[in-house]
Amino acid sequence: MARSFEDDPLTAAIAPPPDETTEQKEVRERAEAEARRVSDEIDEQLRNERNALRRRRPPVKVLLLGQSESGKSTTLKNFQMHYSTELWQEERSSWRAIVQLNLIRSVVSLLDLLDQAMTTPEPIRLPLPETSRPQTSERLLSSPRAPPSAIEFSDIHRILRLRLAPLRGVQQDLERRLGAAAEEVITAGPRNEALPLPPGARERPAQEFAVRSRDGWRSALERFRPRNGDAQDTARAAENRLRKVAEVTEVIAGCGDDMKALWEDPVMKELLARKKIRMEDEPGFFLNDIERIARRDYEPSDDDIVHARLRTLGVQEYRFYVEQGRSLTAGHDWHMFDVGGTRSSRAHWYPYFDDVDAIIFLAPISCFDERLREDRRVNRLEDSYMLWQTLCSLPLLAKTQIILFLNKCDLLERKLRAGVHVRDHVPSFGDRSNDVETVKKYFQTHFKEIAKQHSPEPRRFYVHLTSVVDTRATAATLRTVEEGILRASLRRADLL
Ligand SMILES: Nc1nc2c(ncn2[C@@H]2O[C@H](COP(=O)(O)OP(=O)(O)OP(=O)(O)O)[C@@H](O)[C@H]2O)c(=O)[nH]1
Ligand SMILES: [Mg+2]
Repeated sequence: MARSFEDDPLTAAIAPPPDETTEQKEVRERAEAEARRVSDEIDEQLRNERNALRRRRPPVKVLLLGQSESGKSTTLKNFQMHYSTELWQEERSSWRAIVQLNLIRSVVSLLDLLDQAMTTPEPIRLPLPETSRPQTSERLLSSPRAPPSAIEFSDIHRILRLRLAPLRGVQQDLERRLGAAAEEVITAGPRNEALPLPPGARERPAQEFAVRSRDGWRSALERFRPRNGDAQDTARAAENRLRKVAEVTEVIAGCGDDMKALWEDPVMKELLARKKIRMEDEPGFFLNDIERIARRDYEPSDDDIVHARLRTLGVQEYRFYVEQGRSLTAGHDWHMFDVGGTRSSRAHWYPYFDDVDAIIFLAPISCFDERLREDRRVNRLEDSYMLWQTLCSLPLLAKTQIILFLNKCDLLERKLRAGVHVRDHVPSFGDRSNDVETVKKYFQTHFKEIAKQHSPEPRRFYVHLTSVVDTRATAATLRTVEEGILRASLRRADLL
């Protein structure tokens, strides 16, 4: 049965008496106004006390380190999702262009593969027998000995190549607008140096470098954000931007069915299998979501944003204030620094080492059979080991808390299930069982040993096995990490 408003006991209790006189009403309203004033004064006092406390407390500074594609920015996105909800929502639509670019890139690389296979009888990569596999899991065999059956292409493939060709132009257009952050192929750093030290790099960053801190995906996103009310953004520029966004969306929507047909085509799958290419393991993989993303009204979900790939340039600073929450972390300013992880960008990390409370170091452990994009000679796991060793051994970081995230555990699990053997790529793994728990434990022990052997003084080993694209699990990890960092930071500042 519906209840009337008057039935509510609280409303009834504070309602003025029905027979209230004009004088009584005036008295009551004066009392209410006074109560409101006192309440506002208390709120103001609390705000001031909180601000004074904030000013007294130094910010907690955290540096995110690790090789390129290790998941640093994705970890930062997890922080942003929890503590800057407003900004997160504001940036949501800007991520649409990044997801579209990620998807188009994957489709174009499928097209490249198809073009190549249809136009040149290329040598085909075949897997070697398990026992004779060298460091890389594949070896070039020439055509005559190659596949037992030649791949047959049909008119469908010719039509798909023609119909999907406009995507190349859209890719170029999006990349041009996103700038350098959209590029993935970059110059290699010095050989055998996981963390090169440039001359004079121990100084605080120069002014122009501070300016670069707005580069990277944050500023790339800016170029796709509608800026209502921005005086500098002329009506024509805004219109132009909207038209461009609509054009890209239109082309993608028009190609939706063909993109899906290409990705699901059995011949395409066979080509990928023969080349031993697993698109699913690539960063920014959205091929299984074509139907959803190719819609004209597509809006990126939280999941899409954490899966989207846009590399970081320079060092990007991100600040947030933990307003509420558990008692220890609440009321603190956090400054997080996200860096570019390619070898050539690592020299820029040094200036941040002397003034940081903690480092979160990300090592993607699914990458044991992969090579660095910027230097194909270097195994990615080896690179992470070297980087970890260098950081642990730096006297400047002897007292800094370093938290290790052994990341991409989901991809590790998928890779092992797909039949990739660790021992083929990491000889020291030996005859251990190839199951995910054994592999994780093995890598974890190796990192722990390195820390133990190379730290100038004993340091506690903090490790988390993570898949930072899993935002729910990551939220729990980050809570533990935050508390640990804060305790150490307060202890250092003698505030605990
Ligand atoms: N499946 C899976 N993907 C991940 C995980 N962590 C990161 N990624 C993806 O890997 C790609 C690279 O992650 P980023 O966070 O951009 O890597 P980064 O360390 O910031 O790379 P740089 O900016 O180049 O230094 C993105 O597409 C992420 O969605 C993970 O744990 N599992
Ligand atoms: Mg990044």
